Amino acid sequence: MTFPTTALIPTLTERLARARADLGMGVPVVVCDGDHAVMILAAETLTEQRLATLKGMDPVLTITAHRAATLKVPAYDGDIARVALPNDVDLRWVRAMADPADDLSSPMKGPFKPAREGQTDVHRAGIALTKMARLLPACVVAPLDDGSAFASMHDLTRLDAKTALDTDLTPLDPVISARLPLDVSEAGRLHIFRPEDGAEEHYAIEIGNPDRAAPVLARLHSACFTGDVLGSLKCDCGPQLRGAMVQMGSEGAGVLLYLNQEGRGIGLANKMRAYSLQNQGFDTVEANHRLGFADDERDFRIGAEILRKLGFSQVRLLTNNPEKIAKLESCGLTVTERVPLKVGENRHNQAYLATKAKKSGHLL
Ligand SMILES: Nc1nc2c(ncn2[C@@H]2O[C@H](COP(=O)(O)OP(=O)(O)OP(=O)(O)O)[C@@H](O)[C@H]2O)c(=O)[nH]1
Ligand SMILES: [Zn+2]
Repeated sequence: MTFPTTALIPTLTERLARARADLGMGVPVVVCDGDHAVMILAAETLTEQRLATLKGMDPVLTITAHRAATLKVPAYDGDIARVALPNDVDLRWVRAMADPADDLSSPMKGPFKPAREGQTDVHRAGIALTKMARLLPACVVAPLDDGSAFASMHDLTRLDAKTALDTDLTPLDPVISARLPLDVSEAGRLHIFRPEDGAEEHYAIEIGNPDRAAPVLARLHSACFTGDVLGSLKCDCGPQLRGAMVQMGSEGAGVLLYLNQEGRGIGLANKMRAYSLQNQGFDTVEANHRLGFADDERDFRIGAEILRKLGFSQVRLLTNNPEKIAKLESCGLTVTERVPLKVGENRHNQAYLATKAKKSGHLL
């Protein structure tokens, strides 16, 4: 029997997963938008050798408008800014532009040469890919004459900017679920969901046997390695996780989604960079911005999709974050009640919780 070999060719989603992994390792990726093609390298994983190959190619550094504001670079493209690499560029310059760690001790000095002509979606795609790879959101971009030829000659992954900028939710597939007796309830069950783009898996912990026709006590918990596992006092995540599970156990039913969106979606390494900036006096939102991120990079549609896949359409949501309620409702779920979850305040996280209330609209 013969099979059509086209089935072996990676799909758009699979190419995207490859591109994300390549950038994480420092391997360049070719991004096309119609006839326009560029080579993209993540600033964080760039090496001296690869930077040297860019000389004479007219490369620019693309950063987000948030990072540009810190560096006082004009963001002519709105959400992103492009800066020409200086002729004598070295790795230290690229890293310091991308990483705010030394902004205070040795500020980057201009004049910067901002770029403003040409297509911008390939640059946006580069930023989107670095974020997906949980790297600093900054990339070096060099124009190419023939993207296809360059990619095949150098064995590089090539993808359309559109694929990286697609905002549709990647389908999530249930992988397995099994009984898991827990201290809060012996009737526990853990479900694993896997996104088709090879990104992080997400988990649902079902407690008891919740009635699918009635509102279920639910929590969308975002991963916090430091709070959930290490007992960090810098946030309230650990006590919130525990408190939600205890409440579900005592009510006899509930569902807790453990979404692997560490650090409000920026990844653990970037969250630690944010903590390091907080040690320099910036608050949690300012730290995200200086790194080049939005306040919150999470995608709560994932939570809505998992709830739906588990058969739930109405929830009593354990949260202090009105954004979670709004996002679930915009995805078609009914939030019948907000159940406050105020636990774990201590002297180390008071300022963090106050910032969330003041700047992110968290309810007290
Ligand atoms: N970027 C960043 N992330 C943080 C910081 N402190 C905690 N986090 C992350 O923030 C997220 C908190 O998750 P949740 O507790 O589910 O969300 P929340 O928005 O506080 O909403 P509720 O707890 O439901 O009220 C986790 O992913 C943590 O890892 C920080 O200073 N910076
Ligand atoms: Zn936390």
